[in-house]
Amino acid sequence: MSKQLNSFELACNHVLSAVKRLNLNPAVYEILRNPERVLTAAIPVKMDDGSLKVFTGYRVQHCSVLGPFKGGIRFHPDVDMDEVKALALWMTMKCAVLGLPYGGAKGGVTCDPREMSLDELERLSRGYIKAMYPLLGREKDIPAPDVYTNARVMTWMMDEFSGIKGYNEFGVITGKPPVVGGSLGREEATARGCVIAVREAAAALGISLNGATAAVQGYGNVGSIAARLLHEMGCRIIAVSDSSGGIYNPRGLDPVAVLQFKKNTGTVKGYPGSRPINNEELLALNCDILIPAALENQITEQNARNIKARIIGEGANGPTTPGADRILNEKKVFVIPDILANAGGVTVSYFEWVQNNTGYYWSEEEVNRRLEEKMVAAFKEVYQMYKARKDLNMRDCAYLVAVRRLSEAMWLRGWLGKGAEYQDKREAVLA
Ligand SMILES: NC(=O)C1=CN([C@@H]2O[C@H](COP(=O)(O)OP(=O)(O)OC[C@H]3O[C@@H](n4cnc5c(N)ncnc54)[C@H](OP(=O)(O)O)[C@@H]3O)[C@@H](O)[C@H]2O)C=CC1
Ligand SMILES: O=C(O)CCC(=O)C(=O)O
Repeated sequence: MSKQLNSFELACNHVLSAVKRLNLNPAVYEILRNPERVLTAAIPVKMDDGSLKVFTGYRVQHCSVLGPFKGGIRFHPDVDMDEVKALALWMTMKCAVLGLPYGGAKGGVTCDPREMSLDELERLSRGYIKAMYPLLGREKDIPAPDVYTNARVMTWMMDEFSGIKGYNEFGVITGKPPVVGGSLGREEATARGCVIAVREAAAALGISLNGATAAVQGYGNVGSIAARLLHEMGCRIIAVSDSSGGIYNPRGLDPVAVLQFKKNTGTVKGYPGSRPINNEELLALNCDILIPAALENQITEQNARNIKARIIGEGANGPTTPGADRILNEKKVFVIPDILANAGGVTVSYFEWVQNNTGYYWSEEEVNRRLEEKMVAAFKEVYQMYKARKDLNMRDCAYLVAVRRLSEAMWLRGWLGKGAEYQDKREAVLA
């Protein structure tokens, strides 16, 4: 939906507002609106029928002021340079909000993995690494999964990179299976982080999750696991959807059984005891919690007025347009922005990278405990600013936290030119 909206321009507008609100040196915005490096690559792949197809792959390295680049790789027919740039900018913000020692990056290939065989996907994944090899490395740029890529794709990519290097380089990619250097808890981490943020929001708003109703858009890694975790916390999951459509049952769905049904049939549609609903109907359901966990620009000016949820936890990147944000503000819907709500994934990717670099592997309890700690701290930091600045919403505040951290690093590293004047201004604003 709404691919016409340029997500990168919209993301830049959030950054500009934050730079202005903090009264920062305009150079901060100039740096953040221009990705440090972008690469488009032709990736030739031999298809199973003997033909050759050339795919277009992208890697955008947005800003490395906080550390090496980090961000997932998306395989999807709608991938283009603007989308990858937006996703990379959001990674910079996300890592900054969580206080992770990473810069933001993102990658993608314009393709439809649903129409490709496993062998073709493997050749494409390896081709992507051959093409992007000069940019990547555990101290340079560390990819991870995103839409329509998963632990298996990460393993092929890590294996290809290791083959070129001549030794195992587990730390070049995160989101791998535990047996080849992955972290326990990474697969669940994005959803777990999102549900932690929802839990914190519910507590702040005085909403009990026990018996609360929830709807989830997208039933992949983030959506299906968020539905299960919310269900385990006592929520009634009344609707879920995937790219083929949605299902609704006001008495509640069993998320584990729905996932099994999807594994068997390819879609949630037709799940016994449910009735079909479309995307618009799902977003407009009478429920307490809404989790968009699919693609960008799903909640728009056209449908935001119909939303009845009290809390939106943005599992997806960029699911809400600025026009929709204004309407949701008016309606007092509490939106936990993507750069906070879905940051659990990159947080546990960071833990995976630390484990790869040290060679010592943590228990799942340890991973989840540290994730909990980081998510709660980040939520509190953003929420405290939100409580203090009554004119701003949670997204505005998350950008303030991120841009402030980024600008401080830029200033300290000498990226902004004359420092003293800038610091005086910054101190004045933050005082
Ligand atoms: N994986 C991660 O660690 C992270 C992911 N995210 C974000 O979360 C979102 C989901 O990613 P992830 O779960 O990993 O991806 P997956 O590929 O695992 O799942 C994507 C899901 O979205 C569904 N979908 C696609 N288009 C639509 C649509 N128009 N309406 C409803 N559902 C749709 C897909 O349907 P179908 O199953 O039919 O194909 C699938 O169920 C993305 O925005 C991603 O960037 C953010 C942070 C980290
Ligand atoms: O785990 C990571 O490194 C990045 C995940 C990602 O792509 C995202 O948070 O959008």
